[in-house]
Amino acid sequence: MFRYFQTLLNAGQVINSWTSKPTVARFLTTANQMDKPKVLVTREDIPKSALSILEEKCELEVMPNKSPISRTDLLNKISGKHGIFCFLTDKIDKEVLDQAGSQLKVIGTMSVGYDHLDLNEIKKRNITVGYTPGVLTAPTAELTVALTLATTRRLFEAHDEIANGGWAKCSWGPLWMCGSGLVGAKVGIVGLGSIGLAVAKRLLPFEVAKIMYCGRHEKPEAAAQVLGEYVTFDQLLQESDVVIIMCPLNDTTRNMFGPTQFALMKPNAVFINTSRGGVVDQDALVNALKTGQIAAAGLDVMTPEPLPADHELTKLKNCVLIPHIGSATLQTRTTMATMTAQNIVNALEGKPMPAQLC
Ligand SMILES: O=C(O)C(=O)CO
Repeated sequence: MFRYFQTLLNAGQVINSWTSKPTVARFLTTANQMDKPKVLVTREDIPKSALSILEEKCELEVMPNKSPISRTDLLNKISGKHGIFCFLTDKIDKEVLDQAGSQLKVIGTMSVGYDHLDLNEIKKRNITVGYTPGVLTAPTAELTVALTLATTRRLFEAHDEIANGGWAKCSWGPLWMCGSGLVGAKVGIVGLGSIGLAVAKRLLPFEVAKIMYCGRHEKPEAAAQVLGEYVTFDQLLQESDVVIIMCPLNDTTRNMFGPTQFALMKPNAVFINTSRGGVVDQDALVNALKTGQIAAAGLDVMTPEPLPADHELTKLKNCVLIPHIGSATLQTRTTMATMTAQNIVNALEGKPMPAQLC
């Protein structure tokens, strides 16, 4: 309820400062007669359904590129806009906000993560932010389980053995391509938020022995659904056969996995990350994989993204890499895009957003 009123309050601010009119009602009458608000969409390959929502209410500038907007274009094109439809590949920081001008009222990011947005600077300017929580929980959890299976059962490596002649050489070997599997595994989830919980629920039917989790505070209701045990970070590292990173990237989680943490993990441990690459000191991870400090890693996220094709991680057989596709189902991405468009339109119209971050 509080959030609803807060949204309305913010929306009121949006309206008043954008139109310089004292009341919402006055604004709505005036808006019909005024030019539409200007919105920048930073890349063109978004679903038509999202564009239609925006087109109806806004004057759009859609960047004609399928790759991320360049920094120079972002700085140029944001100037004078009332809203921006952006992605996790677009860094919205002080420089961009200064360049945008004081009329910028809403940022809609087509993501649940928001580490690319400088929220302190955004809040200083009373800019409203919309994001896409909830709608990508299931597909991201599904992908995390797929990556966990691919890593614990060495699927990519096994696939390569066919093309590189490994299979032909050994035929079927009693110990060839053996992985660890999930039956009886102790799984440690770092961050039992909605996606972490969805992963835990999906792992239970694989007959894992135990789910442990750590985080800023205990989550008894979520944990009860998966018989999860709240443990310290160190205990989770020391006891888990599979460690799954499910926490957001922020100042407290940046580089939380470094040499000390990998040294605490078991030599048979498998490390899975579908959150953000920045949570991990990647050099320390490479070292842990090379020296056998841990058995394997499965990563959907890395630093930087895209990871250079010749990066050391790509050369390690015990590392499964996929290119940040956690939420990549057509249905999910379409829902994320329409939600982002609706967030923007609602903020500009002074209505509550489907999902307001701040
Ligand atoms: O929405 C996000 O934050 C993502 O990482 C998409 O997969």
